[in-house]
Amino acid sequence: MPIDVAPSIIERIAPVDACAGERTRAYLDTLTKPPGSLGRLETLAIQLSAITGGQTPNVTPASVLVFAADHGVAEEGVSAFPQAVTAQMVANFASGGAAINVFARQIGARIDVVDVGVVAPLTVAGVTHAKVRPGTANMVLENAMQGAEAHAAINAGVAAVERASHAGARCIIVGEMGIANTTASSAMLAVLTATPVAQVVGAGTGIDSAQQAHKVAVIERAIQARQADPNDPLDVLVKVGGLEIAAMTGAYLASAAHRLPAIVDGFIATVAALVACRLCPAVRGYLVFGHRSEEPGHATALDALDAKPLLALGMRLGEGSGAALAFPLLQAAVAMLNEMATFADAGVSDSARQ
Ligand SMILES: Cc1cc2ncn([C@H]3O[C@H](COP(=O)(O)O)[C@@H](O)[C@H]3O)c2cc1C
Ligand SMILES: O=C(O)c1cccnc1
Repeated sequence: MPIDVAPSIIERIAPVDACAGERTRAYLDTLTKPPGSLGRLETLAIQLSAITGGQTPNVTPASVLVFAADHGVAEEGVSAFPQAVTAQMVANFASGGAAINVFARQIGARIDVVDVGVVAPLTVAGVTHAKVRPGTANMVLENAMQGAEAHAAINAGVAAVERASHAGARCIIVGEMGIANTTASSAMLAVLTATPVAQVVGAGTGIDSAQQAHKVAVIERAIQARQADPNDPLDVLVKVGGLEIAAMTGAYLASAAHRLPAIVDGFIATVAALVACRLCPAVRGYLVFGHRSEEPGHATALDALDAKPLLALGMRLGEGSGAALAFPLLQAAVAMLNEMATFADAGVSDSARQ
């Protein structure tokens, strides 16, 4: 399904600056520590230099973007919670009481909560209105959305990054809220990676094993009925995806276009990131993976992107929570690079280099 999605944003994405990364790799070995001894922090510093194209990258402040939308497939009984919780949680984000609000405050990040497709009309202050349609259609019965709607949702994600960048953000954290979105993400991932549905489906908000078997059957029926083209990520998004997942895809594309590191959260976020990387492989260099979710499909999605998350805290929430918790590690990588003394400056003998 050829859809003219955000062509201008994809044209603006350049690969990360590998030469800047290599210069940082060499510089790290001049700092007062055994070579390589700061492990993943060193790899992060190299990646952040390659992203920003300079040897003194800065990631502060971060900006958190939470995209919210509903899913028609919720009517199949695939979540432990009712659809109304999506809108209720959006109100909670707006008043500052959700987990992501707490973690965003801890890292000094602003939050932009964007309604791209919540069923209920939302009139609360503190929510950006970009509603494409009130929820997707039930993917078992019809395509989740139209091509033009996927385009509009992707562009809502692009616009949110552009607002954040304009406001001075140096790092983007992308989260989501949408009851039944582990169902949409599982369907997308099964199609995109040709993985059996039962292997990627998990408990989501906490369904039991009988309900999980039902969730697998619902997704298998949807995949069979929709026949999305696994080589066309937009077709997958349109047929079995979600509006907030499309917006997240747009946010990763725009982060790369603006040369901003984006921290990927859990399962749903990683599926959206996979779509962005399939649309434009150069996006991959701009992504840092925050944490490993307990949702079983996350391992499949991470493998598809050859990604190793920074944290593994047994979390399975979404909202951008695991990505926000990883942000201080990016700050530590940058501080290490920018503030540590070299062997020469500190007068420390560099015997390994004699
Ligand atoms: C109170 C509450 C807060 C949440 N915050 C994130 N999610 C997470 O759970 C949902 C996905 O799980 P499923 O596919 O099983 O519905 C998404 O909204 C996700 O962000 C929440 C879920 C609930 C109930
Ligand atoms: O990993 C996630 O993003 C996730 C897992 C379960 C429920 N909601 C989100």
